Amino acid sequence: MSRTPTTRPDTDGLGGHTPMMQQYLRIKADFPDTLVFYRMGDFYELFYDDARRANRLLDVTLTTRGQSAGEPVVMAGVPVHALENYLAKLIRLGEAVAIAEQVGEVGASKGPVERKVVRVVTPGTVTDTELLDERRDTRLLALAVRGPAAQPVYGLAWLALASGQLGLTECGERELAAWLSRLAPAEVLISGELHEERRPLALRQAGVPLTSRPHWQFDPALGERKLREQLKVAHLAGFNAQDLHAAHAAASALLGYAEHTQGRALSHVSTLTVERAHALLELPPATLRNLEITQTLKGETAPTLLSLLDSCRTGMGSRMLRQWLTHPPREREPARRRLEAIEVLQAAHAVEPLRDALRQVSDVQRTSARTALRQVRPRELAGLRETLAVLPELRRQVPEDGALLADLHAALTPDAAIAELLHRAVAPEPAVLLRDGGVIATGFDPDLDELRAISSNCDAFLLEMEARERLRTGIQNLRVQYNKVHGFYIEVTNGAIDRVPLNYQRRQTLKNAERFITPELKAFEDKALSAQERALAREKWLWEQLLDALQPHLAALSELGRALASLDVLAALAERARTLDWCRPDFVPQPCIEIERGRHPVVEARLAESGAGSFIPNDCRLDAARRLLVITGPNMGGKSTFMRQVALTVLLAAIGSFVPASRCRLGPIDAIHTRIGAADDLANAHSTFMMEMTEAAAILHGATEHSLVLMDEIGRGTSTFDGLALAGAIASHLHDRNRAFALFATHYFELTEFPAKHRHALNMHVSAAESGDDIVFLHAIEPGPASRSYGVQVARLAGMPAAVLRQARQTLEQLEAQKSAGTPQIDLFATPPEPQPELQPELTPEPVAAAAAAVADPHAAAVLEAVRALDPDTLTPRSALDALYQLRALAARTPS
Ligand SMILES: Nc1ncnc2c1ncn2[C@@H]1O[C@H](COP(=O)(O)OP(=O)(O)OP(=O)(O)O)[C@@H](O)[C@H]1O
Repeated sequence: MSRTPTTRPDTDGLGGHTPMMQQYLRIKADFPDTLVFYRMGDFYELFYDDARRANRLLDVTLTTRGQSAGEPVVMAGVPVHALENYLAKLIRLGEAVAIAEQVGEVGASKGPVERKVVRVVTPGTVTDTELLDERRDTRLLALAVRGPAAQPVYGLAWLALASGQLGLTECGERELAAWLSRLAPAEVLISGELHEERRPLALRQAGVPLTSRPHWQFDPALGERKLREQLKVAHLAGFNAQDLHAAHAAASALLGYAEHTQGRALSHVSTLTVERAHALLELPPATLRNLEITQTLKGETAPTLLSLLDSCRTGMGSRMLRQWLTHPPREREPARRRLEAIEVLQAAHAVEPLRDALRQVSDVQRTSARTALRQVRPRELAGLRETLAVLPELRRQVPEDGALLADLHAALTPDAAIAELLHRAVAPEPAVLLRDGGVIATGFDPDLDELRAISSNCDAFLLEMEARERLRTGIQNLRVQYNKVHGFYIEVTNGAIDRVPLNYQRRQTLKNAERFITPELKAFEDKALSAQERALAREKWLWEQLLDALQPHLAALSELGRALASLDVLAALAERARTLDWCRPDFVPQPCIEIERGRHPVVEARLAESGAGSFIPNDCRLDAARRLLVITGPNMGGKSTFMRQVALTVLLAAIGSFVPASRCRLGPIDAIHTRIGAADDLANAHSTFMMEMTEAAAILHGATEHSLVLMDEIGRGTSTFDGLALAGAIASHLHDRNRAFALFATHYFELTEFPAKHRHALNMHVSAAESGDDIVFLHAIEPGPASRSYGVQVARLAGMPAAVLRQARQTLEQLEAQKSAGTPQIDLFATPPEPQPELQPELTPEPVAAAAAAVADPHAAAVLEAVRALDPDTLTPRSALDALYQLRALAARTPS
């Protein structure tokens, strides 16, 4: 999906073009891969290839505008007032737009008005409030590749421009997909030298708009310097980022591009987070997807774990909650601190008062970022002022108990100078746009006040002058007035004309009166007429001064934003815990997952909403001695729900949330792996089965004894025997080698034999009751294997035609009878044979010839005949062993 460069206009031979097209082509030459919106009065126009692309993407009409260099100028345009709508659409399509505004004075010089690209809007660098999702960060990511092709190291640097958060990490090929899904970037920068076929699979599958940047911009040394300059530090050791050379290379491209699109330095980016994969609970993309953490399997935003948890009062809180959910730490200390904070808030009855106060808080993070980028709107600064005003009340609601709350409490005391400045400078209810005026408060600047006074006190001035002139001239009906056409004047009726003083100059003669102007009135007129314009210009200037004055406070404001976001998330988690009746999990050093009366939070909420019944809680106990549960039971019985609820509980605990259970004890957990459902990846030519095996293979390679693994019906994507054989081998591998905590749901009854041969495995089943032909799901997880699978009954519930059900029942009976007649005694879970390195991968011509010769031999033919006569399906183990001895004896008679 890489942005394809448009045909570069020929800028060399500009001579033949009209002056305006020459100007356009010069601008376009600097933005060959970007749609250029060229301002012409009330429209932004696009020309040539850009116009054709806009026509395709935006459905705007394609026309021509005269000729230039002997060719018609192909053109399309969008009205200025609708810019945001078109930008939003293009950004969603992964396009970038350069906006070229008229910056010169109209008519100031010969030729077209001067125009300049004032900003470039790209999917990963949008900062406009209208184009951003309030509850979600928009991230730009740069990806650099270093090291040998066989074992590349990926450097990742990302930036949420609208809140100033910068991050770095490095990873290998295996973890790249997890990082991409965890960060969910809106745009990825890659080197122009990373050609399509050399791009990592994870990147190709991510479906993110890619933007190529020149290779030299991915330079580690340059990146390291840029980072130091950006963070204003002498070296990066303070951020633990000194040795990440691949990530430095990515940061070089990232910061360069972000500055290029904004046309200025990023003064709000003042801190850096270095993420290390081993510090986070591993959540592979399949896990994020299968557990429906931030989006449903259908790609919707609700119902998900996030949508259930997110009762945050601010966009900042929602964004941080998403961050917590996708970046759960492995370390238990951060979770402990958060859990403690939630308990303290609850005990102090501070949750609701705090959440009420948070309602009045504006998006401090985005306001400070937009202040740095000088895009902030007057009402955002007014919002910041209101926020600073409610801080004392908010702070009162935050108990200082516990390390985390004490830190957050302390962070709610920004420099009083900011509030004071905003209070003095910004009007109580400022206009939406600076260009409308009325943004700077009265009393902030005497010059502005005077200019405003002139235009608004016009009437008072005229009355005052009128009274004065009447007194001076003795003309009682003299009037001082104003109209739009003639401006200011003193009107004297014809009867009093002889008393007009000498300094009155005639301006206009009417039928019954004369109109005059005096030097004083002329001066006032000049002042008044231009006052409005000058007031506006003065306001703009003062606004810039205000933004300058705020710059030194931006780091403190971002810090305040982060503290408010954390409080919002903690208060939301406290509210959820209480409303949904969750409990505080305990962390213990010994490996275990013990959950009493656990529930699936999202299924439970859905059941409650729809009134379809109540959720049946279930226990789960895994520890060093019980590591693998083979879960059987009918379709629709609740196997998947149970497995997912265990995983969601582990995740919730890791982020420091209460959990949907009555009691929960957890040992260390390093990853949640899931292999659930069948998601075809046809776009990448992967069949369902291939996907299933790829994901299972990744789990077997990655899971450790501290990992939680969910395997839902592994092997069902292929033939029964293949599937069963693979499922058995996978379960053995998980049990013997990975030694992971595994929940293994299956419809293969043969696997209920597994625990008999594996001492750390147990059978569990979901219960169901039969009444006649019907089945009732009890959804309770109980020890032991399921007695049967009830597939036909479930099909009946699904409305399968009666004839089909009759036939299926009959076939089932036959199959079951056949099976009980003679079960092949195969050890599904036998230790795998050692690989035999000397085995030839293919038959070479010599052995083929030898085999052919062997068959020609009458003794060998007798052996073959005896083998053919065997029917393995009917052999008992004893008769199989006998047959083997007979074959051996027969073969011994064969001359070699
Ligand atoms: N503990 C429970 N309490 C109440 N309802 C439940 C419970 N568990 C599952 N359900 C309900 O049963 C439905 C089916 O559950 P689930 O998909 O987990 O079954 P399953 O055993 O995995 O089925 P299959 O084998 O067909 O995949 C759920 O959508 C939910 O509505």
